[in-house]
Amino acid sequence: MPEARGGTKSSHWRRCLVVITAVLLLVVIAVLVIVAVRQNRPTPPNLKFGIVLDAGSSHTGLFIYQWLAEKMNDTGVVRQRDSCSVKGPGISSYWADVEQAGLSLRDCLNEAKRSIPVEQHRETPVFLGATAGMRLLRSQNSSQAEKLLQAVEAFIHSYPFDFQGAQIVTGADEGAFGWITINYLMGNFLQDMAGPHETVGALDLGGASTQITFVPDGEIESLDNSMHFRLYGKNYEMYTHSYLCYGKDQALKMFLQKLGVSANGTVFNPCFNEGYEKSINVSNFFTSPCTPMPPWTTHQTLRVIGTGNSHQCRDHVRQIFNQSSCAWNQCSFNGVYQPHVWGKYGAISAFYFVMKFFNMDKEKVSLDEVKVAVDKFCSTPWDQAKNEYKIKEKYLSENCFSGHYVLILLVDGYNFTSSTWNNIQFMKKIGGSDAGWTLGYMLNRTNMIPAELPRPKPMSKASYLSVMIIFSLLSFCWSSVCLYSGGRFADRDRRIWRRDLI
Ligand SMILES: O=c1[nH]cnc2c1ncn2[C@@H]1O[C@H](COP(=O)(O)OP(=O)(O)O)[C@@H](O)[C@H]1O
Ligand SMILES: [Ca+2]
Repeated sequence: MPEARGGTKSSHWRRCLVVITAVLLLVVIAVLVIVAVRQNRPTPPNLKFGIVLDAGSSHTGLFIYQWLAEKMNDTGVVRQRDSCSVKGPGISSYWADVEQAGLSLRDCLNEAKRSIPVEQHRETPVFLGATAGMRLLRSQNSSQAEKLLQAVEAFIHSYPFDFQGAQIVTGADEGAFGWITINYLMGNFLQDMAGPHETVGALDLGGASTQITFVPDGEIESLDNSMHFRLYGKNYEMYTHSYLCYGKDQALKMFLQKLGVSANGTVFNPCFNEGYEKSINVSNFFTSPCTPMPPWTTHQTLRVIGTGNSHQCRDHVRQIFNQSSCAWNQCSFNGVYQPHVWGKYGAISAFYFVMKFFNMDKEKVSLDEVKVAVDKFCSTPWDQAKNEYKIKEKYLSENCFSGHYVLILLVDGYNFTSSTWNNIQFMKKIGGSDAGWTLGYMLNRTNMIPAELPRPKPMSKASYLSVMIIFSLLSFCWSSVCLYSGGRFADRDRRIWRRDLI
């Protein structure tokens, strides 16, 4: 009988132990859940901002970027927060009245002030990069270009931001930073990608220059066209070239210059729709170094009349590309070295605008389909085209030329073919951020792309604590189970031993 009482007592205590352990377990789990919820409560993010002004030849755009301070060196964390299109022409057009160049930026800078929290203004870097319009102005009149940049700088300095100065970006940098932007936004620098060949090339068509940048599949023969980058622990040998004067606005002028003019000052233009007419003032029109005054300037005003003939248009556009000599193994045009194009490409800026107009910016559209669409538009009478498309008259009137120009530049110039055409993706944005050189430029100026992969961060305090508690808890449970089963075995053994004794 006493033994039976002892057995009841010990099983009672065992039950008590199990209940206490269960309660303790519940309490610890509840504490853990509370800690986890508190730790993960959204705290105000430590957002940083940066502004880049893209002072292009035709217009200026302002881009605001944002990122989390603690993640600044990680891949793919900088995103576009906002953008603003400056009213009026590009800053180089204000060469005769430089103060106006700065003032033209006022509305967009004010918008940037509203978009970024006031307490962040002082530490927000602002960069202004000017491209081909300013390169051309500098080549014509360097002191005027300098004055213009100084006036723009003085104006931006009146804002509460951390202004880093206005610079004329080189053609090579414009190409390289466009390439960095596209690959950064596409996440191509991530470590798990197969290798440097997984990057996409960048094709940028501006108003005054155009850039081609890619990682070729062999050696780069010309040092002038080669750029080396080490990004996130990988080396990239890039080919890049910027063709000054081959942006679509300057190319149109070079093309017009090559057309013949009749005795009464009429120019028949096969790249304008039939029925379209416009007058041009010769001394205002042929002002850039790309188009020195043509020999037939006995006329002050020219009457340009569209004839909408694709065949003739193509022939004339081809004349601005010199294919006659190449001192390298392979060239694009004008004797410029270019390795053969391969892999995928992102075509941005005016490449996109032009293809979008023809509705040819979709994937899997063939080169022939694009040619058909361009020809069809060119043969549309001007009045009909105006009724059909409600876009800016300047763009509409130039689109027959622009369509042919894009085709000839990519096919005859860069040597894309029917089979490589589909490797080009015409794009404006990647995941909400504009695809242009500005983001790559800011990442570079703020050292936000490290040469080596950032080392994995140590565990946060909260995670460390949670892991410690979970492991202690598991050990505790494990030992309890062991003790409990140990006790049961010992009881059983004692019972067997006693029975044996009896
Ligand atoms: O909506 C559009 N439709 C067609 N072309 C456009 C549109 N917006 C901008 N563009 C063209 O894109 C080009 C942009 O060139 P940008 O001003 O960047 O010159 P840059 O890069 O040579 O300095 C210009 O030729 C401009 O006319
Ligand atoms: Ca541009």
